[in-house]
Amino acid sequence: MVSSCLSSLEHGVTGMKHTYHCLSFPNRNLKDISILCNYGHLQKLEVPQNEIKDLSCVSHMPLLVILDASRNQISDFFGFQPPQNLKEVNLSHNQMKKMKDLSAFCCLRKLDLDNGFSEICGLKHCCMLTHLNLAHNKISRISGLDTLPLTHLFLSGNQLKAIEGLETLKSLQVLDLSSNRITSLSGLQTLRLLCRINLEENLISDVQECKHIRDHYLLRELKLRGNPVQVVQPDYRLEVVFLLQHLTLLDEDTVTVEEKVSSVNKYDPPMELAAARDHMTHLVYQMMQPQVLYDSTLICAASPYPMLVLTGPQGCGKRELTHRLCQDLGEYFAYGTCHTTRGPYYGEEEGVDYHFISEEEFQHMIHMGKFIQTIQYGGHMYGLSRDAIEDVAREGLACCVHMELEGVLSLKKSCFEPRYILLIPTQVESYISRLSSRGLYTPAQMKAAVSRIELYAATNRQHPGFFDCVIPTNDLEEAYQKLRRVMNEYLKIKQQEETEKNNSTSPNNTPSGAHLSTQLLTHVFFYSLNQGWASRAVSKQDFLSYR
Ligand SMILES: Nc1ncnc2c1ncn2[C@@H]1O[C@H](COP(=O)(O)OP(=O)(O)OP(=O)(O)O)[C@@H](O)[C@H]1O
Repeated sequence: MVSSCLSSLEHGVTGMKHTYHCLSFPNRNLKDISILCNYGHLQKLEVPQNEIKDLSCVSHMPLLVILDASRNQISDFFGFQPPQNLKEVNLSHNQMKKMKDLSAFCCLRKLDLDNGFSEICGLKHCCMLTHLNLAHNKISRISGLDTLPLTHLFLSGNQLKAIEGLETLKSLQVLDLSSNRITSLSGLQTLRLLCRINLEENLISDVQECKHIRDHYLLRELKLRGNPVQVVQPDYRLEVVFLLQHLTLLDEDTVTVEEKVSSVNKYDPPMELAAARDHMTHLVYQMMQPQVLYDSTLICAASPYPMLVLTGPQGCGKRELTHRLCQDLGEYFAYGTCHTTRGPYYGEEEGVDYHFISEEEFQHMIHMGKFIQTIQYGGHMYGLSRDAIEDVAREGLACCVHMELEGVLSLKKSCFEPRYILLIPTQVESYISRLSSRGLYTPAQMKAAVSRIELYAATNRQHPGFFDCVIPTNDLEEAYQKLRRVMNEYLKIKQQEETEKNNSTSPNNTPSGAHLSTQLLTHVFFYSLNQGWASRAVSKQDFLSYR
C-alpha cells in the first residue's frame, strides 16, 4: 500500500527518493510503512489515521524533525532510534499504556501524547519541551514537569482533583485543564505569564477562586463554562469580570467595556457613586412611608439646621473630640448618636456612643426610611438617623456627629448643610501607636485605617472647600484646643460671655432669655458660615422663624 502510495507520489517528481523531505499519507489504511527505511532524508513524516503498529523505520531517518503518527495502533512508546533533531512528535490516540524515559529525545519541543497514561514520567531531560499535550489520559496527579520550560500545557479530560505540581512552570502561557474534577484554582498563583486558561467542565463552585489568578495581568482568556459556579452564583459573569479586570474573553464571549464598568460599579463603586446610591436609597424609602409631618425643627427655607461634623480616619480621635466638645459647649451642641451593627467595645454605653442594634434591625430601619445616611465600614453598618438629629434639634441645639468620608459624601447630598471639620493625623507613627494602644484593631484593620489618611488628604487637596477646617490630630490635647479656638471664633463666645455679664444686672434677663440668646448665637455661627464666614447679626425674629 505504502509502495503504491509512494510510487504514485514519485510519479512526476524529479529526483531520487532520498531527495524527499516531506511525506504525508493521512487516512490511507496504511499498516506497514517499513519501506520508508529507504527515505533517509525525510524531515517531516505525516501518517495520521492509519493502522500502523510499528514505527521502527523512523530509526533510518536521522534528519527527521516532525513526526505525526497520531490515530494509529502503535503500542511501543517511541520504539525507534532517536533522530538527532526530532522536535515535534504527535503520537496521540494510539495504544500506548505507559510513558517511558525520553532522555534521548532531548530536542523535543512539542509532544502530543493523548493516550491512556495514568502517570507522567520520563520527560525530565526534555529540556527544550515547550508544548505538551497529555489530554485524555487517566492522570490524577501532575508530577515530573517541574524542570520543563513549558509554555503550553494541555491536560484536559484527565482525573485531576487539584492543581499541583505546576508552581515552577513560570513560563506557562496556555493551560488547558478542562474536563477534570478540579475544585480550586489554588496552585496557579505563581504562573504570572498565563494568558489563556481553560477550566471548563470542572467542579469549581466559588467565584472567589478567581482571586488566585487576580494578579495575572497577562490573562486574557478564561473558560469556566460547565462549572457549578455558573449555576450557584447568578451574577457569575459580572463577578468574574470584576475580579479579573484584564480579561478580554470569558467563556468565549468578548468582555465588553460596559460589563467592566458595571462590575466595578457593582462590587467596588467609587465613593461618589456609593454616596449617591446611599442617598437615593434613603430618600426613596423615606418617600415610601406614609406621609409624616415632621415638626419644623429641621426645615427652614431661609437657613439650614446647624450641624457640625467631625471627620477623619478611624481612631484619629474624632469621637473623643466630639464628646468633649459637646460636653464643654453643652449649651450649643449635643452629640448625635448614630446606629451601628457592631457590638459595643468595653466601656461603651448604649445610646451614648451608639445605638447598638442587630443587622436585621438596621435593615428594618433602612426600609422604614429612618436614615439620612449609612455606610458599611469594617464589615459593620453605621447610620445617622433623622430621629437622632431631631432629638438634638428639639433641645434647641446644634447636632454634632463624627463620621467617615463616605458618610460625609452622602450627607452632602442631603438637605442638611453641616460644617465639616477634618481631623487628620500627619505623623503616621504616632497614629499607628495610638491605634495599637487602643488594643481593638487587627494589623489589617490598622493598615486599612492608615491607608485612608491619604484618601482624606487627597480629598482636601483636590476639592478646596470640601472641609471647612482642617486640624492635625497628632496630639489630641492640642487638636482639641485648636478645635475650641475655631469654635470660640465661630460662635463669638467671648463676646457672648461679656454680653451675658453686662446683662446679668438687667431685670429682664430671664433664664429662658439666656438660653434663647445661646441658640441665637449658634444660629449666628452657622448662618455666618453659610455667608462665607462673615460675621452677621441675626434678629430675634430671624431666629424664631428658623425655630
Ligand atoms: N453614621 C456614620 N456614617 C459614617 N461614618 C460613621 C458613622 N458612624 C460612625 N462612623 C465612623 O465609622 C468608623 C468606625 O466607627 P467605630 O466607632 O467602630 O470606630 P472606632 O474604632 O471607635 O474609631 P473612632 O474613634 O474613629 O470612632 C469611625 O471612623 C466612625 O467615625
